[in-house]
Amino acid sequence: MEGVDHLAHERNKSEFDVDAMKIVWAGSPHAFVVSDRISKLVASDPGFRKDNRSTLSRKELFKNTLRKAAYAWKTIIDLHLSEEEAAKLRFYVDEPAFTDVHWGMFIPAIKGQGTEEQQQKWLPLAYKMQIIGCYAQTELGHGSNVQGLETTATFDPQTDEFIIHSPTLTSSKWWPGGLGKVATHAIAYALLIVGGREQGVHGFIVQLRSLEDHSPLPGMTVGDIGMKFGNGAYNAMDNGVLRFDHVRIPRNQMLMRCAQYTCLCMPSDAKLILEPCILIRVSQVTCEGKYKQSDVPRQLVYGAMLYVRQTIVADASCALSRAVCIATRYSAVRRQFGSQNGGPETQVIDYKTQQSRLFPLLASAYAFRFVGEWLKWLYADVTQRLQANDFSTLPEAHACTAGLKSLTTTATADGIEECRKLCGGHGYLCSSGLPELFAVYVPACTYEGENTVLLLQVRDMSCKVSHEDCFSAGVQQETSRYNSLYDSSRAFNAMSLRCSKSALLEAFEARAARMCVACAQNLSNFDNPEEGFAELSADLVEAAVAHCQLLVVSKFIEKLQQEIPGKGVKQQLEVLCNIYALFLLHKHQGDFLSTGCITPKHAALANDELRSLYSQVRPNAIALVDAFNYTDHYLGSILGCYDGNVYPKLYEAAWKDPLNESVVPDGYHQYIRPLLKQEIRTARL
Ligand SMILES: Cc1cc2nc3c(=O)[nH]c(=O)nc-3n(C[C@H](O)[C@H](O)[C@H](O)COP(=O)(O)OP(=O)(O)OC[C@H]3O[C@@H](n4cnc5c(N)ncnc54)[C@H](O)[C@@H]3O)c2cc1C
Repeated sequence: MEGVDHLAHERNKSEFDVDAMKIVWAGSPHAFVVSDRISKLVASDPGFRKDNRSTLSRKELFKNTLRKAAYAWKTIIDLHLSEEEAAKLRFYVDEPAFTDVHWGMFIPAIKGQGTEEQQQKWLPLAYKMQIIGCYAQTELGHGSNVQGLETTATFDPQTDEFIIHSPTLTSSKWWPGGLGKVATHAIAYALLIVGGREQGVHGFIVQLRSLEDHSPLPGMTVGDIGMKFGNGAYNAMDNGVLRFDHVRIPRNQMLMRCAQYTCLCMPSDAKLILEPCILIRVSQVTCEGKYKQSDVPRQLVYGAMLYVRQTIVADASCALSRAVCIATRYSAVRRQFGSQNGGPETQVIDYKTQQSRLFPLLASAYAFRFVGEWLKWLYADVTQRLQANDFSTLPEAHACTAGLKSLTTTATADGIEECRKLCGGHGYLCSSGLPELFAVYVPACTYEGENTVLLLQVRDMSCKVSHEDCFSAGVQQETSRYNSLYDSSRAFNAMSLRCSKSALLEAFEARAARMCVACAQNLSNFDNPEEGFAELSADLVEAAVAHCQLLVVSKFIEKLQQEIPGKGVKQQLEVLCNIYALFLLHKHQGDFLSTGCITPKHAALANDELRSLYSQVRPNAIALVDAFNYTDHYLGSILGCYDGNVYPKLYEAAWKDPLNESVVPDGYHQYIRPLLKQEIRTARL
């Protein structure tokens, strides 16, 4: 029944203007138009086919990725796509590749840390892809602790060169994407040694491979680190290993930006995998071998991290919405139990248990979208301030982005797995799209700052200030305003919690404040603060999570205070905002109750309210996921296909599996027949 929309009855139930919601989701009418056009362009081009990815061998997958990357680049050139359109095209091609690292890490690192001469020399080559770059920071023995990196860069004044060396096995660079097989150049991070003195970790531009025949240059031992989690997924990326044996590079290849070049602009699609690199330095070494501390304020390095992490938060909303779209459409198609008088069984989306697992994820996808928008604004604001030498908001912006990166990626990884379970057995099939989505997404919890390590940074910042005077000093921004609530005992009345956003917000503020202040009080019992931080770190991380959840709730509420056109759109968003907040309140009611922010009666009411909100979402659920405007190509899921025609497609796909190429399997004569014929003793195994 080609062309029949099996979800039409669901779409007809919706109570709001889906097209208007599509624009809210995209961020603006312009963003919608670009995204819509490019996603359809990719979906309709067989060159970007991806449905066979999970059955390819590693080598086939990798070669296919190389082909797609080249084809995407050709398309970008042929169609004269703008930077924004090119970024969207790479996004919708939807395959991890060396290009992510080239555009998202290598180029931004040169822009952020290179001198004007370095930028003039390297960026045009990189923009045309005459060189391909990677970002080589992590080592076999050292990831989160950047200060512990062992690779050395020793200045030789005789030749005006640095000698890059990997002195130990554990100093081997390990993980950089694109390094294994493709990159011709790396930004390699190494401990700078000048005149016998160690000067901290710095970045260096190092050529890895010949531009003629791609063979590694002398002194480089380089390769791929091997298969990673899942089928397809991140195996399309050549994460690599690299050892340097006294490799010499000219002095002018150390990244030595000074203050007049403070460009923080980044491409719009960077998917970065940096470290919490506040310990990386940008300095100068003169030809006489003098080390000069850079006049670039150290905080500027935060600026680049802000950019990267705000894109990761935006990516979280994409990945979660994609999983939710699949699980929601399939939940409307799937029927189990409840048949009356031979009628159809119940759609699983109508079960309250299914709703209570699915709808909070739907609400989270929207919540992360809006907090991502806010982070984008925050980044632009910080960049503007930096240009005027105003660093006042940088530490707080750093804490917010670090914390939100951690919160949203953890919730998204868990959410994708929950969506897989929501799809029952079929969710476990690769053709559901969910296993690969999970496998591709889950390292976001580790790269660009391991999530717990990041929360520890948020904790360090928030509790240090809290310890001093309850956040009042230095951090006067709205995000921390809630700490002043600490002493105010708020007696919410039951109705206010139910109906008012401000009451909900106050509950989150009071919870975060109380958890933070409780930590600060416990810390004051330690003579040595460092010992206190170490001992209480698990509590401190929980307080950081509470702070970040408050941020998400408050940004959702702020979004609702804006003008939002379109019939019923705002009402739907209000329902989702309430679900997001009340679900968290229900889930963490221990925190809320133990800090006295709500009473047990409130907690019970929140639960009642959630049930009623789920009923309000139910008729709109399919339209709310349609608003993401994902093509079937991008979703890559039979369970999530737009027309809901799941079963015939699943059936057809099964027959396309390579195992079904022959009826009698390869191996029958060697291994199955001897078993059946009781000839196993004489079989050649
Ligand atoms: C898919 C993928 C792509 C990557 N791409 C790149 C790349 O392009 N370039 C690059 O340079 N790197 C890359 N990396 C490496 C990545 O950045 C690191 O893996 C990441 O920073 C985490 O560091 P780690 O592996 O040392 O983890 P570890 O820090 O060893 O973490 C192990 C455990 O220790 C805990 N832990 C660590 N420190 C503390 C602490 N102080 N207190 C409490 N607990 C702690 C962590 O929470 C975690 O549970 C990539 C990694 C992956 C998975």
